[in-house]
Parts: sequence; C-alpha cells; structure tokens
Amino acid sequence: MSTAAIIDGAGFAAGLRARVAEGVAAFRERTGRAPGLAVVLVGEDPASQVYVRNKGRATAEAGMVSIEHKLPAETSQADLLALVRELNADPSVDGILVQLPLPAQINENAVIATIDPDKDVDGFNPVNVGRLASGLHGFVPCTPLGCIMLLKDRLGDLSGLDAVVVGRSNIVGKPMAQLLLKENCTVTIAHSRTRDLPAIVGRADIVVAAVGRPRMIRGDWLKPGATVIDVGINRVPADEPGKTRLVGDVAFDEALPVAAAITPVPKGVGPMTIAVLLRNTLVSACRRERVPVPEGL
Ligand SMILES: NC(=O)C1=CN([C@@H]2O[C@H](COP(=O)(O)OP(=O)(O)OC[C@H]3O[C@@H](n4cnc5c(N)ncnc54)[C@H](OP(=O)(O)O)[C@@H]3O)[C@@H](O)[C@H]2O)C=CC1
Ligand SMILES: Nc1nc(=O)c2c([nH]1)NC[C@@H]1CN(c3ccc(C(=O)N[C@@H](CCC(=O)O)C(=O)O)cc3)C=[N+]21
Ligand SMILES: [Mg+2]
Repeated sequence: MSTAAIIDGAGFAAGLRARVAEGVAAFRERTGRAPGLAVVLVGEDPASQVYVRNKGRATAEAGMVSIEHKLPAETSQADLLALVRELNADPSVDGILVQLPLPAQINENAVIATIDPDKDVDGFNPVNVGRLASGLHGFVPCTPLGCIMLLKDRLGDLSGLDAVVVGRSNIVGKPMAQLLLKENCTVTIAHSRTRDLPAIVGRADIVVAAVGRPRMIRGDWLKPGATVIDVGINRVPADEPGKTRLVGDVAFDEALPVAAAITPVPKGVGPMTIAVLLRNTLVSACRRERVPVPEGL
C-alpha cells in the first residue's frame, strides 16, 4: 500500500523567511530603515500568546522591527480604535495585525475596517477582501496564501482540478476559495449546513480543511490520490495525563494510505502563516517607500 508524501510546511516556510530576510536587507540598504510590523493583542488568550511570540521571533530574525501592543482584556472599543488610528498614522509602521478573536465588548468588523488598507497585512479589511474578489492587487490573507504556495509547489498548475474547501470563515475558508478560483480550480465550499460532506469531499483532487474540529475529516472520505491541506489547529489531551498535543481537522493516520500528499499538524500550514505575514509586511514597506518589490516572494 502506498503512503502519502508529507508536505514540509515548516521547511518551505523557512525558505520563504530566508528570501524575505534578503529582501529586508536590500530594503534597509536603500531606505535606511527596517520594515515595521505592529501586532496588537487584547487579553490573554493563551493560544494567541503563542502565535504572537512566534511572530515576534520570526520578525526579528528577518531583520524587521516588531512592535507589540498588549492591552488588557477589558480594553474598550474606543481605546482600541484610537490605537489603530495611531498606528495608521505612524510612518515607521508598515503592517498592522490585530490578533483575533477580540473580547466580546469589541466589534471586530469595526476594528478591521479602521486598519489602513495599505497596512492591512492580514488582508481582512473589506477593501482588500473586495480587491481579492475583483482580481485587483491588495493584501491576501496569510493562511490561504500560504496554502496556495504549498499546493503550487507540490502540484504545479492547478487548472481544472476539483477543490473542496471545508469551512467558510472570512479568515480562511472564503479567501481560500477565491484563491483556488483564481488558479482555475473548480471550487466547492462546504460548511456546517452541507449535506453529505463525505460525498462532497470524496470528489476533490484538493481538500482544504478549515473547520476547527479535531480529526473530523476521515481517511475513507478522500478520493485516492487527493492532496490534503489541513489548516486546523486543535489542542487535545495527549496520551500522557495532564498534557496536550495539537491535531488537525483531518484524521492524519487514516489519510496517509489514501492521499497522495498531506500537510502535517504541527509543522504544516501554521509556519506558512507566519512566513507569509513577514512577506506581506516587506511588500507593504516596499510599496510605501516606492521601491521595487523583490521577485520570487
Ligand atoms: N494554521 C493556521 O495558521 C491557522 C489555523 N486556523 C485554524 O483553522 C481552523 C478554522 O479556523 P477558522 O476558519 O477561523 O474557524 P471558524 O470557526 O471561524 O470557521 C469554521 C468553519 O467550519 C465550519 N464547520 C463547523 N463545523 C462543521 C461541520 N461539522 N461540518 C462542516 N463544516 C463545519 C463552519 O460552518 P458555519 O459557517 O456553517 O458555522 C465554519 O464555516 C481552526 O482550527 C483554527 O484554529 C485558523 C487560522 C490560521
Ligand atoms: N489577525 C489574526 N491573524 C492571524 O493570522 C491569526 C489570528 N488573528 N488569530 C489566530 C490565528 C491562528 N494563527 C496561527 C499562526 C501560527 C501558527 C503556528 O505557528 N503554528 C505552528 C506551531 C503551533 C504551536 O505549537 O502552538 C505549527 O502549526 O507548526 C498557528 C496558527 C494565526 N491566526
Ligand atoms: Mg468579538
């Protein structure tokens, strides 16, 4: 029985970070400053703290400046909007990322809409959502763009392939579907009201799982030879009592004998998200300083 190739997202992300670091060095030489990324974290969500720490380290390693704003969980919407406006006006800030989800008293849409679209390296502002949908230049959300990079690296031209995206969030599912459409895939978006999900998934050459339910997608749903991108990050109890481990939205061990290739969790899509964030920040800095964006990013 054959076994799927394991897609090395962590390795691909390391290569992308190295290319970004080269571009950052050239940018610094030309402009005399480093690209700046502002990360805003409201409250103490432990998962978010891990990501913010990873981002801070990767940003520094790429030669960029990372500016972290940690606000208490009780922060008012007015105070958060005031901070975002300050960051919009600060010329040393090229990229702004407000970590989601936000506490209940804050309207996420209001915050996202306040981020300057030209500093919106997450690609969540409606202006960038519209640009992506219309085929215009803008910032593309990091996780879906990272998934597309892995798919194109693996499969080359995606034209004509049947792609199923499970999940329709603004952060992952919807922009993922837009990008697959741009690559000429035939795209199906599935969600919690989808009827007969196993049959829908079973038609796909490409499956992107972005559900947030551990191991929900089973191996025997997959078409033999499918390429599987597992976006899910789920913390579950480990075998050792009191410990936890990360699993994806796909039953990885079951998928191995069926799929042609699959991303692992961890070390799959997650590291790509951070590498693309750095890429988007460098692109933003180059556009803002009107210097050429390096090729091959
Ligand atoms: N690797 C990375 O860098 C990132 C990983 N993630 C992870 O990806 C996962 C998804 O994140 P996100 O998109 O923000 O999650 P959301 O919770 O915003 O969206 C989940 C989607 O899954 C759908 N869904 C839920 N249950 C089912 C079901 N039983 N059958 C079919 N569809 C279902 C929902 O449908 P409906 O719309 O009908 O409710 C919804 O569209 C999470 O595990 C998250 O941690 C997220 C961002 C980045
Ligand atoms: N405005 C905003 N933008 C985001 O991009 C955003 C967000 N909010 N909120 C939360 C989600 C989640 N997310 C991840 C980033 C890195 C890893 C990551 O580094 N994962 C590693 C290690 C994970 C670990 O060990 O905890 C891996 O999968 O190998 C995962 C998930 C970004 N998100
Ligand atoms: Mg909220």
